[in-house]
Amino acid sequence: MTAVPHLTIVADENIPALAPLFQRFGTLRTCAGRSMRAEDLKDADVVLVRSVTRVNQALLAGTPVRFVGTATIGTDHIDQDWLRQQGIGFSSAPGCNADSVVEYVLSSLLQLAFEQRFNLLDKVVGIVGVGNVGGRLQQRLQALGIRVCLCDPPRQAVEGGDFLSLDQMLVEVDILALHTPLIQSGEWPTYHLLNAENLPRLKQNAILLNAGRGPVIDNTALLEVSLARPDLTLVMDVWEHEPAVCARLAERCAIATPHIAGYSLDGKIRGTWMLYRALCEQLGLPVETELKDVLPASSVRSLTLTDAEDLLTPARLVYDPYRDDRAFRKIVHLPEAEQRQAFDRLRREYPERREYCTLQLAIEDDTPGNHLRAMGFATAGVNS
Ligand SMILES: NC(=O)C1=CN([C@@H]2O[C@H](COP(=O)(O)OP(=O)(O)OC[C@H]3O[C@@H](n4cnc5c(N)ncnc54)[C@H](O)[C@@H]3O)[C@@H](O)[C@H]2O)C=CC1
Ligand SMILES: O=C(O)C(=O)[C@H](O)COP(=O)(O)O
Repeated sequence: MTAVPHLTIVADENIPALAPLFQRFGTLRTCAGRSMRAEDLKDADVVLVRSVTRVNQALLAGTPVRFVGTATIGTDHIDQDWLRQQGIGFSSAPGCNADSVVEYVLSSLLQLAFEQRFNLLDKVVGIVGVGNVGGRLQQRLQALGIRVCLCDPPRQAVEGGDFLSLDQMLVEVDILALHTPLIQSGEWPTYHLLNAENLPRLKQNAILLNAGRGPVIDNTALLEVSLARPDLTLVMDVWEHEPAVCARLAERCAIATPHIAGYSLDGKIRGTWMLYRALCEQLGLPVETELKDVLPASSVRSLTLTDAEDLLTPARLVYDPYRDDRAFRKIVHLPEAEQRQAFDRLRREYPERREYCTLQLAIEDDTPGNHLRAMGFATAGVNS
């Protein structure tokens, strides 16, 4: 049997379930992720971060770090090329909070449909970036009977198929949801994918939703265009200069939140557990703790629903985007230094939120066309 080495692990204090998963490896120390410095890592073998720590030569050169994990889907804060050159092990947590983001999008769209009195079945939703998040969103929307168009040039290049270009999407879809990574260069960069040139081409009365990364939209251009186009509805979870936020842009949004689309407890703990699994693999150790061992039971254990419409009410139990929107609006007009701190505080002290898929859902109406069944909500259990 391989012996467990004694490692020093330094982790962002906002990563949940650290102790039950990582204490077995040795010494565990936490610090604030946004201000993590090389001095914090001078004796560290392993560093565990979330999206607010830039991991690069400046942070790691001269430290003994041999493994870096980010408990997030996005990896734009990590210089993976440099890690590779140095032979430093790396893992992210692909898909860990994808369901949480999908539920953010669905709850937001259901709320807007209710308020603006439109029927989602009459709308075409365009998804830009059809990976873990975009793909699961596609499945859920189609299960509800909503028409979906897809834009993903990297996938299209490999698979061919029925994808649209971004230019086609802009003129054809009523709701545009962005779910791409932030990519600065290469064949398909996403930095300022939506900008002063193409934003004005959004369809009349379009809804634009960004729960990917802030800089995928030029926020200055978005403010200008949205002031000139009051018909546009904006749902923004991510911001170009986080943790600083343009207050005027936030004011223009129907729903504005502090980068919490992926903040279900399930998604966060799944991310930590995926890093534990990756470290075990790197060390040649067995995975002794399963996700279910560290994921607390939800206080809401079961819901009885008849059809997808019912999700609007339980969504307030399970996830109501306006709860986060209200808290966020209280901080966006603070002076910048205070606003930055308040943005991080909202995220650090984020209340517990659970995913639908961890709930025992009782479906009352078992007619074959029941949308909830089609959306996969009939099956309970934690997916890992
Ligand atoms: N707001 C939040 O709380 C969260 C935000 N995110 C963000 O969402 C992003 C997407 O997450 P996943 O779907 O899990 O990632 P993924 O890697 O599974 O999928 C990304 C998809 O985007 C596509 N893509 C790349 N460049 C593109 C381009 N120029 N145009 C259109 N599509 C392009 C890729 O081919 C891929 O299919 C993450 O990278 C992260 O930045 C992820 C989780 C939570
Ligand atoms: O997983 C991702 O990618 C995300 O965007 C995370 O939900 C961001 O959360 P933090 O890492 O900033 O806590």
